[in-house]
Amino acid sequence: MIDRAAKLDAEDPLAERRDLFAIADDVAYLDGNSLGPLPKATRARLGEVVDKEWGEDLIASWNTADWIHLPQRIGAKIAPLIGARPYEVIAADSVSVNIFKLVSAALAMRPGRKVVLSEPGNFPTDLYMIQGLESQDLAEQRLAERGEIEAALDEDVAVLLLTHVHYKTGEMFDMAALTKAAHDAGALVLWDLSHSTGAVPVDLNGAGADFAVGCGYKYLNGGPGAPAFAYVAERHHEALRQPLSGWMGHAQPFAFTDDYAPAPGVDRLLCGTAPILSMSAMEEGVDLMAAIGIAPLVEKSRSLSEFTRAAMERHVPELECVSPENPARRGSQLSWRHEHAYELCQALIARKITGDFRAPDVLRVGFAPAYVRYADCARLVSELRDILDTGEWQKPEYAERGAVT
Ligand SMILES: Cc1ncc(COP(=O)(O)O)c(C=O)c1O
Ligand SMILES: Nc1c(O)cccc1C(=O)C[C@H](N)C(=O)O
Repeated sequence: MIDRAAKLDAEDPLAERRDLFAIADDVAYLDGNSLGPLPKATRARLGEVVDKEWGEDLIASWNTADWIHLPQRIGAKIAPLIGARPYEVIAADSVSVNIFKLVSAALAMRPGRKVVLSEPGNFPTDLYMIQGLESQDLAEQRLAERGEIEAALDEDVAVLLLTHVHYKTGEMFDMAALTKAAHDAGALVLWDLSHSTGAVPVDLNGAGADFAVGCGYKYLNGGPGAPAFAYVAERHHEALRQPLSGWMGHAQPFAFTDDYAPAPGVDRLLCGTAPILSMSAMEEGVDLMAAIGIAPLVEKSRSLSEFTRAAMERHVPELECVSPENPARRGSQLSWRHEHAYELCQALIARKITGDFRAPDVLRVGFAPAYVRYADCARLVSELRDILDTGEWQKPEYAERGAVT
C-alpha cells in the first residue's frame, strides 16, 4: 500500500499544487471538506488589501481596487466549476442566508403552493431555514426519505431543496433526474452544492437546475467563514424577487432613492455591503481552483477515494463504510461507522492525520484533490490499524469533547 501510494504520488499531475498551500509536510489534511487550508497567495493578498487598499487608499478602493464588483467577479470564476454561465453566480452572505433568499423567491414564483420538500438528515441548516420560514407561516416543510422523494412531489410542492453530496455519507444525488422529476411536478429545485463545488462534476445548466447555493470555505479554500455563493438560472433572472432587499441589490445603490428596485440578474441577491477582507481571501482560493479546472480535480478525487476505500476494506475491515461503493455515486469523501469513531478521530489527529467526527458514530475524511497525497491516504489506513491494534484510542484525553466537534 505504501509503495503503491508513492508510485501514484510520483505520477500525480496535481502533485506540485500542494506547495501552493501552507500545509506542513508532516500533516495529512483530510478535512478540506469542512475547512479548506490557507493558500499561500492569500497571505500576500490580505497584506495588500489591508496595508495598501484599506490602509492607504481608503474609500477610493471601492473604485480603484474594484471592491464593488468582487461578488460578481468571484461568482464568474466559480461558474465553470459548476456548469453555470458567469453571470448566473454571485458570492454573497452564508449558505444559510442564501437558502433563505432563494427558497423565499422560489415560493413567490409558485403561488398557491407552500411545501418545501427535502430529506430527513439533510444538513441541519437547510432544514432549519425551511423551519424559520414555516414559523412565519410562509412555508410548510415536508421530508421524504431518499427513494420516496419523487413520489412526494405533488401539486403542493413549490420547491425541492436537496444537498447534492450528503455531508455525512457522501452519497450523491442524480441532479438531472431529480430536477426533471421536480419540474414534471411543477416545482422548482434548489441544490446545496456545499460538498460538491471543486470536487465532483456539477452541471447546473445541463441538469436544468433552477437555483443553487454553495460554501466558500470548503473545497474552494476561501477561509474560515468565507462568503458563500448563489446561482440563479438565467431564465429566472427577470422574475426573481428575494425578501432581503438591501441597498447593494438595488438597481442603482448610489442613487439613494426611497424605493427599492431590484438590480438586474443575480446582482439582486446582494443585500448589504460585502465583507471585503473575506471576499479578497476567497478570490485567491477560487483562483487557485479555477486555474486547475474541474476535470483534473474530479479525476484525482475519485482516484484518491478509491485507493482509500480499497485499502480500508483490506486493512481495517471492522470499520463499516457508509459511503456508496460506486465512486460515480459519491462525493469526494468517505465515512465509516464505528462505536468509538470520536476517539479514533482524536487519536488520528494526535498523529497529525486530520479527519472529522460526525455524531453519533461516523469517522469522515475528505479528499481535496488540490493538495491531498496518496501517501496521506495510506498513512490514514496504516495508522488507524495501529491505533486499533494498540488500543491507543482508549486514552482518556481522546474522549474529551470541545464545543466544536
Ligand atoms: C451541506 C451544507 N449546507 C450548508 C452549510 C452551512 O453553510 P453556512 O455556514 O455558510 O451557512 C454546510 C456546512 O457548514 C453544509 O455542509
Ligand atoms: N462551518 C463549520 C464551522 O463554522 C465549524 C465547524 C464545522 C463547520 C462545517 O462546515 C461543517 C461542515 N459543513 C460539515 O459538513 O460537517
